[in-house]
Amino acid sequence: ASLATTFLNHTYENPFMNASGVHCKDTKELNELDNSKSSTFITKSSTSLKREGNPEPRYFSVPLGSINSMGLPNEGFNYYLKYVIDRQQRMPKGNPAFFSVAGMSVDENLKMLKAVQDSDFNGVTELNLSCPNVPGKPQVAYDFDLLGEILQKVFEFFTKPLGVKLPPYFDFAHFDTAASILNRFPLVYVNCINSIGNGLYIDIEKESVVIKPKNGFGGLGGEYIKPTALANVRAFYTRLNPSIKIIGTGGIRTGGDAFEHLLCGATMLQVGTELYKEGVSVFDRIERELKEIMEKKGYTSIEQFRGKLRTL
Ligand SMILES: C=Cc1c(C(=O)O)[nH]c(=O)[nH]c1=O
Repeated sequence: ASLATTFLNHTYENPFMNASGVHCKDTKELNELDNSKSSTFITKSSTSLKREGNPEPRYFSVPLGSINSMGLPNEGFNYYLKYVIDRQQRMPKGNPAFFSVAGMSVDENLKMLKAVQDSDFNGVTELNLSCPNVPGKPQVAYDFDLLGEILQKVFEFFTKPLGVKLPPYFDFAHFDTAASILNRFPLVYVNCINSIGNGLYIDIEKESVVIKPKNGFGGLGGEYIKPTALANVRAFYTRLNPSIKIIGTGGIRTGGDAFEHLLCGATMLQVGTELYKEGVSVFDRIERELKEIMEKKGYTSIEQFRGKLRTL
């Protein structure tokens, strides 16, 4: 069985990569990803300037997943742009990398995207519209007027491949409205989903929360969020123009979880919480497990079942 995945006219050896924010903050982590069985990588969402982020503890692994309120700690836009351009020069034949931006304002996003547009970067850019952990900053993707406004302004000048990272939606009216806005723009993908915002995890022994920021409220990842992630992948797969692909993120811990995301219509698959727990060897394991499932079912390629989720 082949896991070969063609995305934006490039064929990756498999659909797997990291989720932005996990194992992608600095050169060491990015190099390790690039040398792993991950087919490519995405950088930590950047702001114009370096940010320390929220006070620690701000990420906590729990039995069924993770909770985080990192607060967008990152080395700053120029650090990541330098990394991906240096890599292009080092490895001209390397798989195209993904670059994530998460400005604190429309203007900051436009400024970073203009810099990407004017740079030699030849990979894919992800506009993160769903960071749930910057106090006082409501998520752009939950403000439909703002969502349309920012994409309108971006596509006045941005001509390189652009995807957006979306938060989970929980209502068919929201799927419909979000999709009708997104379909107006030449996006190359939507990435569903970011963490489920503002959950609360309690340590019963200590009778306490487990992360410091926001009195313990944080974005949920891992097994907790797979059903919501699958629903969002499927909802947008069935609503968006076929030219807008879906990246599936959320609750991918095994080859079976990956299979389910592909069945819902995902093209690339991102791993966050499980990558944080296991390290980059998670990609070897999940790839092997997905191949085993495909072989047991008699599939030789992903195209044979992508998007073919049955209903009753
Ligand atoms: C970019 C900020 C994000 C963060 C963060 O830096 O707090 N955590 C998430 O789960 N998702 C995000 O999009």
